[in-house]
Amino acid sequence: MVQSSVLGFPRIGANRELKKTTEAYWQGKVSVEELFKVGKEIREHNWKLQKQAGVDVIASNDFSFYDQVLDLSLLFNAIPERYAKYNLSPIDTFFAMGRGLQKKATETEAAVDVTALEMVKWFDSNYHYVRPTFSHSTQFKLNGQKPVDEFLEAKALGIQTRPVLVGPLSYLTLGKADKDSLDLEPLSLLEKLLPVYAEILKKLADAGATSVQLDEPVLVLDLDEKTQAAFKTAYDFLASQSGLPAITLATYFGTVVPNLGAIKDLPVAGFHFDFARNPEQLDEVASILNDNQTLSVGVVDGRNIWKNDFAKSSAIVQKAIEKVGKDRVVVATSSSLLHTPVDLESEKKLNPEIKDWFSFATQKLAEVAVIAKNVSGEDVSAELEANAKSVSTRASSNITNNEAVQKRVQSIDEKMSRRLSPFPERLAVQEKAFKLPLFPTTTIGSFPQTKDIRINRNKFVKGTITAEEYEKFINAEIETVIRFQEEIGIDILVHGEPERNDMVQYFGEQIDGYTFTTNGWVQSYGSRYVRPPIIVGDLSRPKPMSVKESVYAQSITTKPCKGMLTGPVTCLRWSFPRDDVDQKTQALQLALALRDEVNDLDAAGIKIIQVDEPALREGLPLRAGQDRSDYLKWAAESFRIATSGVGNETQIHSHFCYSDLDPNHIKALDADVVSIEYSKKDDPKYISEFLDYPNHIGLGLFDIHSPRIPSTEEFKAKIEKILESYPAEKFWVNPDCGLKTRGWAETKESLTHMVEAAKFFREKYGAKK
Ligand SMILES: CN1c2c(nc(N)[nH]c2=O)NC[C@@H]1CNc1ccc(C(=O)N[C@@H](CCC(=O)N[C@@H](CCC(=O)N[C@@H](CCC(=O)O)C(=O)O)C(=O)O)C(=O)O)cc1
Ligand SMILES: N[C@@H](CCS)C(=O)O
Ligand SMILES: [Zn+2]
Repeated sequence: MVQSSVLGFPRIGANRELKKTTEAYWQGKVSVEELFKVGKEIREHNWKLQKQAGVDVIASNDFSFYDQVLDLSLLFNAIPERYAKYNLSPIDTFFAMGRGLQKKATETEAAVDVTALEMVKWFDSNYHYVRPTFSHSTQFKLNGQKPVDEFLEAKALGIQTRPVLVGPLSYLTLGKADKDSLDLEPLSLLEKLLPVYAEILKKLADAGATSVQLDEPVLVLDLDEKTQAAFKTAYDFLASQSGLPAITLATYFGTVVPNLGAIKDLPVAGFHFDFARNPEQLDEVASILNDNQTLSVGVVDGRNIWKNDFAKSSAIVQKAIEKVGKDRVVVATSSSLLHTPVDLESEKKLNPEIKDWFSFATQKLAEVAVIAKNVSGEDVSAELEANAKSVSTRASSNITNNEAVQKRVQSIDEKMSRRLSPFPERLAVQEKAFKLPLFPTTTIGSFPQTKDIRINRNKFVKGTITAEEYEKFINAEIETVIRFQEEIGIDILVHGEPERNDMVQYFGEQIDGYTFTTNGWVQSYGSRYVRPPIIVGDLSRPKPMSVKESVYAQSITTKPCKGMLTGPVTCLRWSFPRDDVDQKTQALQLALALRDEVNDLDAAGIKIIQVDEPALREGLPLRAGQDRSDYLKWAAESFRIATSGVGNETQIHSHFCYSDLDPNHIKALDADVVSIEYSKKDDPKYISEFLDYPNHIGLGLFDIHSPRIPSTEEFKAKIEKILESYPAEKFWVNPDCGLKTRGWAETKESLTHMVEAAKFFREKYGAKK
């Protein structure tokens, strides 16, 4: 019988129990015991669900209170001294590393003030991990035994699990050197790290684990020779240790073929590959397996919400069976299901025709089980028949087609993606129009999404308040935000985005061709989740989406007010895209919809318009090559189509966060001003990469993911440091990203300090001018 396997299950709980309890714990409203109890309940629920669905190989240690990579940093004691010195409990140290901590001294406890570690995109997904941060003084040792505890918890329920850990090469490669050890190469720590891996694996074996899953997703990236060679060092070392569980080395999110040399002859029990994304790699990966190694065939997509095509997947698995034999093949999800919503059954409002096309994490469990049964020769004809019907109904549905949209995309010409004049000419016109001071201050758009805002939106959605009442409420919120910005002296104001549940979902809900869920939450980072809208058909904008709120904001202030939109690439990347139409076409459709919106804002007198593209980098194909250059072309083209319908006097801004940006990618957008996340980029080399960026840049000066408040002096020191290499004339002052996750108290203080610092330099440099 061919086995079925799931690489990881969403840990947020069916009703976001994890978020609610974690945030309550941070607010001091629930005890650590209650927090741990909820974690345990979620894990138990998930394991039982998988068991009931007939999954044979079930993961443990896929749970985390914040992030699975941060779990490893705590487990391996990769805890920078600035956190360790406070002697907090392990869970509080963990949260301090994830989100920073600022606490006043009490009679019994000293004050704490520490920023969070850097948070970055997990490959090309909208999940963010906390970057391991190493220094010369990092001393790896086991700090607790979370994977063992969770394995034993499942065992006590009678469920034998396969613990999952990020593997040593991915853990180090995804990390970075701390600011005090910039000459340190993370990979140089491998030899010190491996014994600690061996120790935790041995403990797992002693607890009864017969196999473990070590995730090495870096194998789908371009790896240098040194890193490739390090795989052999690492896995030879683990194989040389006696009494460890059998290792399945798992890769996902791409093809491993260019790195086959790194994994050929590795002494592991088996490999897992992502065949949902790269079925063509089968021949080559199968050829490197020895006669005993298992092949875990990832055919159920862990990154999308589309129902699996059983016939197609079974054919891939059959081919794998032909190559290595039934006994050595496992049917699996392509990656962890962390990136999919928990359960389609909780969606009560979806159009039934469309709902039939979807499969969320819970449904995907059954999918792997059915495919495994099918290729084992069991009778699953009823399931196959129902599946074939859903697949063909979707393929022939006319919900997905809009001829007018398709024609409009075909008629796009080169002129549509070019601004009227080059940047220097635009700048001259804009300088005259806006008369901005040096170091102009602005924010990225959103202000605190308070409980009150969410409750009122919820009431509006449920119909317990009218549209007029809701509009009145939103206008009052906008007015509060405008008055506050005027009071502290911000130069370019924003309306605060109070009307938006999320920067993508909000627009998705107003664009034809999308559908949305009511409970389809997916973890984005820590306790923050998103409900990605789903693209089901051709996309078009029936009417203006953001003009009313921007115009209202501008009508109550004499200062310039920026209009805020989410760009085409980000709308695409942070939605679940169609898989029957290429991504470029979907991006161009979105670009045209947004072009209409930009033009409408412009016509309504909004002369500064920000089109956010934080997902631009995330969409970059993971390996260099033709796909990557094609992507960069159509991504930039989409942005420029959206923003080039306006005159020179309209200032186009864009914003990027939480990824390692390449200035060349941003250059191609030709935005007048860009704001980039910068506060946690400790390496001075990063700024030098932007030195020849021709247009203006706002470097994010504070981390909006942390409640910590930087002082005016801290802002000044940061600006001073940047000015050592960066020209004052191009320098805008702003936070790293939007302030929606922050409370008002810290927002007020942080922004006040930021503006004070900008004014200080304005005076200093103004005097020199
Ligand atoms: C900028 N980022 C974003 C990313 N992706 C996005 N899609 N959006 C982003 O903004 N990726 C990169 C970064 C970092 N990521 C995030 C992700 C998520 C948040 C965030 O604040 N999430 C909120 C949920 C936002 C939302 O959809 N809110 C809805 C529903 C609110 C709700 O829970 N309502 C309650 C009822 C009201 C109540 O009683 O409170 C309910 O339904 O039970 C809304 O506002 O209407 C989160 O809380 O996780 C930030 C950055
Ligand atoms: N305008 C958005 C961008 C977030 S990436 C915000 O301010 O939240
Ligand atoms: Zn941002």
